[in-house]
Amino acid sequence: MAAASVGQVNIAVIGAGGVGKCFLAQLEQLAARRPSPKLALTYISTSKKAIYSDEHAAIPINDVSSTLASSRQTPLALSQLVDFLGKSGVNTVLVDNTSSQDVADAYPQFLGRGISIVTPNKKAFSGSYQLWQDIFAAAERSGARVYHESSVGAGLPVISTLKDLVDTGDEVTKIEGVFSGTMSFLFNSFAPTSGSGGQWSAEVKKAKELGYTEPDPRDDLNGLDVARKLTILARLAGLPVESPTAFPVQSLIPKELESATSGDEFLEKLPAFDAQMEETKAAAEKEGKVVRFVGSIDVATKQVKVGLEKFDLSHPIAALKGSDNIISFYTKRYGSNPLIIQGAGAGGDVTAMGVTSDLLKVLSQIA
Ligand SMILES: NC(=O)C1=CN([C@@H]2O[C@H](COP(=O)(O)OP(=O)(O)OC[C@H]3O[C@@H](n4cnc5c(N)ncnc54)[C@H](OP(=O)(O)O)[C@@H]3O)[C@@H](O)[C@H]2O)C=CC1
Ligand SMILES: N[C@@H](CC=O)C(=O)O
Ligand code: NA
Repeated sequence: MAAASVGQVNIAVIGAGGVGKCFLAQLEQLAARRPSPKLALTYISTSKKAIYSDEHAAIPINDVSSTLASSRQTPLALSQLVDFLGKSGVNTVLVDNTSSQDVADAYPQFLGRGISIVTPNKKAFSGSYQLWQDIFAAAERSGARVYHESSVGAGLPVISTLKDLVDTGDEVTKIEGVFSGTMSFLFNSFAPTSGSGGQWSAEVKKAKELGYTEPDPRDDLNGLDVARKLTILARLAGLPVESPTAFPVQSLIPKELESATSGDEFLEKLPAFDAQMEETKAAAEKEGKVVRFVGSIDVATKQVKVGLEKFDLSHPIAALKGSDNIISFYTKRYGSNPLIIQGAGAGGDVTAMGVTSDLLKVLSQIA
């Protein structure tokens, strides 16, 4: 076991893709800006490569994604990683930048060993309600911290705001808005409030290239990504929603492509189905409206739903730009004028910002 190091916090990172790379750049800046506590990257992995040492030696952060790509080490199995990090004798934070359900399922084990977690991964908090309870019970027992701001609205302060409303005794009655950066980008560019807009399938490809989509864009288009976010918010607002499939969710995957075996095959075949989305767009245009992909949680009636709705051109949801999310919290204190949060809801840098700010919160509590 490595000797306990006072004033040091070890950081273990799983996932170095679009968000992970941006997080590593922010971590490098943070470590340079803040001498104390000393931040030591002691483990990093993707699904195939890893860097770590038995001595928990600090890995230089500069250019670490390229070093990782050429590493000959393979990742530790999750149970081994729990053990490896738990034995270091140093306060440790696990940063999960994957969308892996397996990694999410292991959170109770990491937390149980006193390892704090920060993550943009939605899977742990929108999986079974049992997993949700296990995560917070394990953290409560060990004193480890768990933050997941970027799991809803990327870096936008959505989760912290909702927690503040609830913790200060306000009563949240309804949450509604646009919760997907990908869907926002797609509809803002395919069905803009002025001009003709692009081709649906081409916009889907662009959203993937811009780093807005989930690793498999079907997870956005089937509505499940938004359903996961609403599950998280509903639970924080006090509704014990069992899973993201426990309420109505509209999918935009053409029936004929439901059997596509990979995201790449899906993207290749999608142009043949552009006419379906054109019809949806034209139907809204006939009423002088635009179509947008939205979600809502009615806390009083316990109703959660996700899908397409039509909006007047002057509606704030119709007028969104780029990958912007807009999230309205209706509460007893705020009355009929909701508290509104708006801004980029996807993209590597803004998502990593939420992860880095969560890390700062953990550091202020454990170091
Ligand atoms: N992109 C965005 O705008 C936003 C993303 N998020 C969330 O952030 C997370 C990351 O997204 P993003 O960076 O775009 O995804 P990417 O696909 O770009 O990156 C995922 C990374 O995780 C690694 N990985 C996947 N599974 C495992 C595993 N089981 N063990 C170790 N490493 C693994 C991948 O490695 P390999 O390449 O070897 O497979 C890759 O390095 C997701 O949970 C996403 O929902 C949240 C808000 C916004
Ligand atoms: N794919 C998601 C990424 C952020 O959660 C989105 O488009 O919103
Ligand atoms: Na957020």
